[in-house]
Amino acid sequence: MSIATTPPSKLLLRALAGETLPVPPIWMMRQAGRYLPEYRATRAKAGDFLSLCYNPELAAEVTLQPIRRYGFDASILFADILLVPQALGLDLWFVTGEGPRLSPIMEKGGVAALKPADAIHEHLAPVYETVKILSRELPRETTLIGFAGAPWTVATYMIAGRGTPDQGPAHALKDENRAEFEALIERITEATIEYLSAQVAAGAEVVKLFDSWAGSLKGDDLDRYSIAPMARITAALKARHPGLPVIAFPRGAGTRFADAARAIGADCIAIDDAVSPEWAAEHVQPIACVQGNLASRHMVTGGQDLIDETRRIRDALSKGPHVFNLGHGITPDADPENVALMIETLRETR
Ligand SMILES: Cc1c2[nH]c(c1CCC(=O)O)Cc1[nH]c(c(CCC(=O)O)c1C)Cc1[nH]c(c(CCC(=O)O)c1C)Cc1[nH]c(c(C)c1CCC(=O)O)C2
Repeated sequence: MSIATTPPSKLLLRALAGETLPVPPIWMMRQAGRYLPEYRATRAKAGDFLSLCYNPELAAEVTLQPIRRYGFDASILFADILLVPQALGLDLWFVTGEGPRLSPIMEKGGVAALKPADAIHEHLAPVYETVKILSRELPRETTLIGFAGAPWTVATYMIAGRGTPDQGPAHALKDENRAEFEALIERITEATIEYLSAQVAAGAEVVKLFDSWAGSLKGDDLDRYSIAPMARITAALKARHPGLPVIAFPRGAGTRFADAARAIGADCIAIDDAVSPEWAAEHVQPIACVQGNLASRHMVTGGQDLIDETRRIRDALSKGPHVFNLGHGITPDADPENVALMIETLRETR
């Protein structure tokens, strides 16, 4: 007897399964964020950013806010990529107006002093609880995306203890103590498989890997430390959760987005705004669904440029599977009205 398989009905899942849709599904990186007054109010109630991440009721509330306001096709779990280093044993805090701070790993005894990958779950249990709440409360047409940072990007913060313009400290460790660096990439890779697998068990329907600093890895280093770990995570997750769609975002990969699409085995490659949608349609879309790539500044500036650029991206990628998104996160100075204008423009033919 054969088991009937129903094709996915949610728009995001259909695009990730390779379907070309008349209007692409829409969501935005950082859609729950400081540009929204309701986010700022809930964050104030939580006290600070990390308390919000670890409060399942309030984290679910901010995740739902942009869905209520705009009816996006997908919702991304509210959390942060730096919760994993914290779960592995590093201290983490945020300095207002500056960004994240961690205790640099080499001042904390190196990889040997980190917890094993399977010891992260107790610390991250509130995140899994947020996912459970969301899978109950989201509208039935909205897809729930879980996420994690990719190993290289997470490693850059663990090594430097903060964000850095050129990821210098991480490159230095890679060049000066390759064994330690590779052990770190390995530990983060294992922890990420554990973490994302638990998010899927709790109800995440898609997972996304953010390699925000992939662009600073050149040549073989991009293959070894960005693409290969993301390929390993993708394969492990698909083995544990057959049919799970994966989105990979090797930000800054440039013309190597095509190699990344071939080698990672993800269902979708998210592109930034440094490549044109026409280039992505020709070189990436034949291999995987493409997500992107409106420049975030249009959410600040709006007007006819926003309309024109939204249409250009939609049209350039209209002959294959496409998920409409920004090239990077929406910024705190964005105007919520411009988000509405973008969505209206995309759905005008519906
Ligand atoms: C590098 C990185 C981080 N976090 C993340 C990345 C990779 C993606 C990227 O490149 O943007 C990913 C992230 N961070 C956040 C999410 C939630 C989901 C989403 O809405 O996209 C996701 C997917 C919430 C957040 N993470 C953060 C905020 C702003 C915090 C606040 O409310 O003050 C949000 C909504 C804070 C954060 N978290 C991080 C930094 C550098 C900062 C400070 C920068 C800033 O202030 O915008 C680390």
